[in-house]
Formats: sequence, structure tokens, C-alpha cells
Amino acid sequence: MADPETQLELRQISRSFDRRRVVDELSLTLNAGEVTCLLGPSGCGKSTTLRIAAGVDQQDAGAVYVAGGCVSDATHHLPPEKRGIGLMFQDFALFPHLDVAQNVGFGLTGDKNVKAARVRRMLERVGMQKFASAYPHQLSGGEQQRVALARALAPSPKVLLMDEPFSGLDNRLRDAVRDSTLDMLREEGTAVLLVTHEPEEAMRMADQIALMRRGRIVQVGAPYNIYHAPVDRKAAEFFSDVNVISGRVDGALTNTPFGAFLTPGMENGTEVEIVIRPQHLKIDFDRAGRGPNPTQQEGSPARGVVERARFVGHNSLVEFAMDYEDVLMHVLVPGVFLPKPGTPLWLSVRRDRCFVFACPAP
Ligand SMILES: Nc1ncnc2c1ncn2[C@@H]1O[C@H](COP(=O)(O)OP(=O)(O)OP(=O)(O)O)[C@@H](O)[C@H]1O
Repeated sequence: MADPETQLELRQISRSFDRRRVVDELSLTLNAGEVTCLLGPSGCGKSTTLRIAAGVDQQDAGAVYVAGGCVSDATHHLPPEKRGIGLMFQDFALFPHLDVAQNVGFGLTGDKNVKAARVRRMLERVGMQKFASAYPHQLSGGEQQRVALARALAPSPKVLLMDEPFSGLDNRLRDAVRDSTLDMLREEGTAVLLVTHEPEEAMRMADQIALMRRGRIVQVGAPYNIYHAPVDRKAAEFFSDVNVISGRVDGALTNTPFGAFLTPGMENGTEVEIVIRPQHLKIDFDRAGRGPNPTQQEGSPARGVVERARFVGHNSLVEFAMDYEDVLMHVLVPGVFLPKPGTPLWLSVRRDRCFVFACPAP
């Protein structure tokens, strides 16, 4: 492997069930001390990918490397316990007949005193030392999660694989548990692959997000980059509601009801979608049937009529029926802005905040 920092490498992994390809030539690398979130809609193949990395399922093609060594390819396949990885699944799967200390010590080998010291240390790290002799059923969901984390990290795995590890926790607890888990993972320097279908969780946890769709990774990058430079309309939609303005390239421009958009490098006649998040539309007042003057930054405004407006906590969401077409636009306005249904207003689109994509072939 080229990079010594790479702790897990999935190389061209494919897996089919009943002749349906669920993971499709997927490649991904994870570096030491970084959390990578495998993010995508339900059924896109995230858990299957994780299970292949763990060794509880086997790929049809491709190879898995851990810390530079091949743990699975066409000719050999190491079982999960021989891969130097930790696993943490949704239900925590603590052993019910073992107490907390025994659960945490389960995967440790070697000298008894060294093992006991490691168990103590891990329980202290997760703040569960007082519960060493309690049994899993005596613990709350959050406490079980902390024990499961201590158990997964006790053998100092190079790689930790986590499948929706916070989904069993109630909302109020979840944020705190996520943050403390993240602190501990950073201290340990473990490379983490975390499966989630929640964009907010991925944004909060990840150093790197790998966005997955239909068995393939469509984009990999830091949360900021994935959010601000989505690779296509679906990638943008995964993180927030979006508005879409359609048009066709003419010269290096696409003309729309919101004025012309620069679309350099696209062939004449290409159908394009201009995608804009609701917080990046600007609202202006109606001045006897006219809107604000066009600007280079915001193009021409288009008129719409308020359909409904709701306060959604910190922001107001205003829906507009647009004059130019039977289309609804959603605008998110900071604070309280609740114009009456039927009020005419003008919307404009910030050119530096919208994404222009060629329409995918039907
Ligand atoms: N052992 C199996 N046998 C047959 N089909 C399977 C098997 N495991 C997974 N699948 C199918 O493969 C597809 C991908 O499943 P997978 O669990 O990897 O998706 P996911 O992205 O993790 O979804 P979710 O977020 O809902 O857990 C699904 O359609 C699922 O039904």
C-alpha cells in the first residue's frame, strides 16, 4: 500500500445477492485518526460494505487491506477476529451473561493483570468505572453504548467499524454521546468507518464523508466540500431541500426566469438544472408590480405569490407559487418572517450559491 497512514483500504469491491449487484466496484481508503462516514439512502449497500470490511460477509470480487496487509481477496479470507478491527453495531450486542468489566475484557489476550488494568482504564475513559460489576440489562441505552465503545476499543484496533451506532439512543442523549465518542476516537487515533443514513450525523462526526448511491461511492470529501460543492443534484438534495430551475444552454449561457446563468463548457442545447438551497434565495418587495433591478450578483428577480409561511424554529419557511410556471419555490428566512398567503414578492438567486448541473440522461 502506498500511504503508511492508510489503515483500511477497500479495493474494487463488488457483491451481488440473487444476481443483483448491491456493492459495485467500490473503492475507499481510511487514514489513521480519521472518521469516515459512509452515508447514503436506505438499501444503497452501506451495511454490506461494512460487513465485507469486517469479514462477516465476503465480496465476489476485490480486496480488503488492513494496515497494509491483505485480509481478503480472491484467494484468502481472514475471519473478523483475525483482522485487527473493532466492530460496533446498532444494538451494541453486549453479552448479557457477562458483567461490564468482563464484556470490556472479552477480546483481550495476555497477562491477567495487564488485561484488568486495560479494562479499568477503558471504563474510566467512558466514565463507567462505577458500573464494572453491573450487567447489561441494568444499564440505560446510553450506558450500554459507552460500554460497547470501551469493549470495541480495548484491544486497540487499528480500524473501528460502526454501523448506525447511535440510532438506538433517544435524541437528547444522542448529541452528547456522539461528541464524547468522537473525543475518545481521536485520542485513540483509530481509523473509523461509520455507516449512517443521516446527513446531520455525518456532518457532525466525519472528517471525510463518502456519499454512496446504488452500490457506488459518488463523492468523497470533507463535510464542508460535500455540502458546498455537491457532485450532482441528488448529492445536493441529500443534505437539504432544494429548489430547481430548469433551462437549456444557449451559447455559454442558460436563460431562465431568474435571468441568465453562465454555463461555460456545456454544449449548446444541453438541458440544465440550476439547484439552489432554500436559504440562498433572496426575497424582495413588490413595487407596484415591479421587483428590484437586476444585478450581476443576483440576476433578474422573478415574481411569486406566497402560498404558505411557517416558523420552523430559528427560521421561517416561505413557499411561493411562481408566476412563470406552475412551480413552488421554498425560501428559508432567518428569524420570524410570515407574510400572508397571496402576498406578491420577488425572488432572486445568488449566482455564487447555486449549482449548475447538466440533466442526467433519462
Ligand atoms: N444477505 C442478503 N441476502 C439478500 N439480499 C441482501 C442481503 N444483505 C443485503 N441485501 C440487500 O442488499 C441491499 C443493500 O443492503 P444494505 O443493508 O447493505 O443497505 P444499507 O445501505 O445498509 O441500508 P440501510 O440503511 O437500510 O441499512 C438491500 O436491498 C438488501 O435487501
